[in-house]
Amino acid sequence: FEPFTTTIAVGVTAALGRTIYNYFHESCDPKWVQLNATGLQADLESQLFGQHIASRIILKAVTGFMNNNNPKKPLVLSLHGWTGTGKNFVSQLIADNIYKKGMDSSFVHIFTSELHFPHASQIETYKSQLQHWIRGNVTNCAHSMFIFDEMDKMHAGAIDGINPFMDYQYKLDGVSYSKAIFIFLSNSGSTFITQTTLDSLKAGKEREKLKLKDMETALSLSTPLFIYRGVSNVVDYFIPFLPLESRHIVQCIMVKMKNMGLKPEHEKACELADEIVNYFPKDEKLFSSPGCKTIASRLRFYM
Ligand SMILES: Nc1ncnc2c1ncn2[C@@H]1O[C@H](COP(=O)(O)OP(=O)(O)OP(=O)(O)O)[C@@H](O)[C@H]1O
Repeated sequence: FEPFTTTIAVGVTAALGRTIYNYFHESCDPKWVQLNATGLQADLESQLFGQHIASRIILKAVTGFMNNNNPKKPLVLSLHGWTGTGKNFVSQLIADNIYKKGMDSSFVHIFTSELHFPHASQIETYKSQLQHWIRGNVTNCAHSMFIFDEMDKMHAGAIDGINPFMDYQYKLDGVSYSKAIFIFLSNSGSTFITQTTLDSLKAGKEREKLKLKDMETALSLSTPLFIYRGVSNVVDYFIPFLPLESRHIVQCIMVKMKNMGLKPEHEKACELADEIVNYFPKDEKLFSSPGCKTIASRLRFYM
């Protein structure tokens, strides 16, 4: 080949290689990171059971935030509620509708207090690692998402590591964090949420009539560490996850039956909801103790 043809051939091959690489390799551009608001709404409506408050607020918060090209601060959501009520699940629905690779995206990061920050004596190390990690990831992709599970078991020092990133600021050491999303998950406040739901049902009020304002203030006060470390001030929404009733467990069972390749039968699901799940409080027996968690493994045992 003459030099001119060779140069063109090499150039074309390199460009093609780059295109193929970009096509398969996740990057921070809108092809990989973009909110599908209709998808999020549809998923929340069809897959998340019994959480009308969370569903509405999350859709509003995430859509408003992602549609704003110039947010003044990161989106900070604090999800509270009894075990198995959908806090992790909803985080997954959010990730699925922002990142093409969902929870497998390299821009979604999950921390679990007892797993990632187990030793109180190492808090200073965790704090500095966490800060480096967040800074590195946000530099890499502004729309990074950080999920902190078991927030109620988090050490104060680790919280101090994240706190500066969540406030209103133009830039911190040259990096802007205002497009990042922070989601905290915790069981704190669940006693209050349960009691409020119970009182309301006993008073003959429909569950769906419960509003965020019935619980928000109490939730903002439910994590003493948040108050002490000033985190409450940077949380945009405290979101209650209501305890699930047997009709929601029936819905979860139907989904799991389908996932297991079985024909979802409503009557059978109702029987199982009675048989495989315990309900509380002791007298009323209204709410599922495990929520919808462990339903799949219990079903496997019973079917
Ligand atoms: N409200 C719900 N609607 C539909 N499915 C649900 C709901 N809540 C829980 N599930 C199902 O149960 C599984 C476990 O729930 P999830 O992990 O979201 O609970 P959690 O609230 O995060 O609990 P924990 O506080 O113990 O971490 C989910 O993956 C989902 O399949």
